[in-house]
Amino acid sequence: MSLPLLTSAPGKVIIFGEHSAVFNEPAIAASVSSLRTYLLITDSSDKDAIELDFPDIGFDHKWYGGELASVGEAIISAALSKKNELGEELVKALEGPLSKLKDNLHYHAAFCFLYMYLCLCGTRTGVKFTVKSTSPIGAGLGSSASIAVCLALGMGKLQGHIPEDNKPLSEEALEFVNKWSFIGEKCMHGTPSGIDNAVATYGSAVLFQRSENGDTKFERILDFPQMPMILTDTRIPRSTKVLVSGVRDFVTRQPSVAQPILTSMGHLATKGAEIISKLDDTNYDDLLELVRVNHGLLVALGVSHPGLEVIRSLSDTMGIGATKLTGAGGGGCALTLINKKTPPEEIEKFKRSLEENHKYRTFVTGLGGLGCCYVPATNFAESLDNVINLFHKDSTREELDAMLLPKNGGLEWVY
Ligand SMILES: Nc1ncnc2c1ncn2[C@@H]1O[C@H](COP(=O)(O)OP(=O)(O)O)[C@@H](O)[C@H]1O
Ligand SMILES: C[C@@](O)(CCOP(=O)(O)O)CC(=O)O
Ligand SMILES: [Mg+2]
Repeated sequence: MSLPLLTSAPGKVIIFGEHSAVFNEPAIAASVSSLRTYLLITDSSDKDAIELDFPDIGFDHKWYGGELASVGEAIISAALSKKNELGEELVKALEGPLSKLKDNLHYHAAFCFLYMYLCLCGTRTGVKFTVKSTSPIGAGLGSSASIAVCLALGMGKLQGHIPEDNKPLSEEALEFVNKWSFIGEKCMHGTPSGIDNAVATYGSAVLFQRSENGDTKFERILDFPQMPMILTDTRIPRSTKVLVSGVRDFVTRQPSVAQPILTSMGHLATKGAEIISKLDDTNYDDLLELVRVNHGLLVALGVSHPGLEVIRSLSDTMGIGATKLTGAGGGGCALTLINKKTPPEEIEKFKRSLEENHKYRTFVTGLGGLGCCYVPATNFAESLDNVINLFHKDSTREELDAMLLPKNGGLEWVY
């Protein structure tokens, strides 16, 4: 496909079932269509290089064809023949090209990129990938899945795996993106459930369940109700990979204790989906109750953090609503589902207290909405220079939203 090419995918909020989703229990997540990742693919000025520029994490890098010469066709074919798994030989062959990257964030972003690139674009050089995100990174809102979705769609289009036309994304195209972004998530944190990449691919909301053999089934919830909710980012850094493996370790050591917790979380998600499907004033408090219980079970799994308990405790003390951590926990974000009777001034007081006393960041955001989408070269018209400039400087979230946010900025997105 001719360049430049721009792709985008949303972040997500897990309403019920983080962690238990990894153990094949049902879970519900909704996309946060205004917190998005954007990938711009352009020709590189260096024809022999594959170039990355990830300014959000302070990482740029070039690989030359020779550095990747150890990755032969047989290794790539073996990786391509795997279903839902990484090719072990390819993982091993990438150790060399990745060996200089000591920062964990850089390492995993580059591992995900290179694994997907070699599988989907082979030995092609002379391309540059620049990524900007308006979503907090590593905070539980699924930035890893949204970058993986942007890469899968971008590489799929670039190399013609997804037809090189400017038509809306077909079901096959979305399946391709979902499948490859799951592989990207695997590079990022080992054993993802697949819920985050499903929501980032398809948008709206999903009731999701993974099965033992790694296949997934999900129901798209297109008319997800808007619920009054505050997202709070503690800004406490954490790693999904570490938290997920901590839970696995707990489940392995204490199966008779851990398994009922996971099962209960699954029941909770199923019950939650039932309530959400007919949400009204008569059952709204039941939903709040489930949020409270889900957080308690996540605490029992060991994935909360004193910084998250500050939010939960303040919302309980002020009677604002029910709070649970969202995403992998250990820091990052919590969601507070607001009690319908809470007066607006109390909500403001709650947010102010978290921001001023704890230096947290709060977001009020709508749920559901657009999944992945792209702008082909022909749709940039006279905005091309402005878009390229936006990726080449320290752009603010407002600047990115103003130009890039689908259905908001001036660009003609295809989805
Ligand atoms: N805008 C971005 N630029 C570069 N890397 C990113 C970006 N967004 C996400 N990532 C990658 O995703 C990782 C964060 O994923 P994770 O720990 O799962 O947290 P979350 O998915 O909740 O944001 C980062 O370490 C980085 O490798
Ligand atoms: C903990 C988990 O349920 C969600 C992780 O979300 P995040 O990367 O913290 O945004 C893992 C998964 O489902 O893959
Ligand atoms: Mg993630």
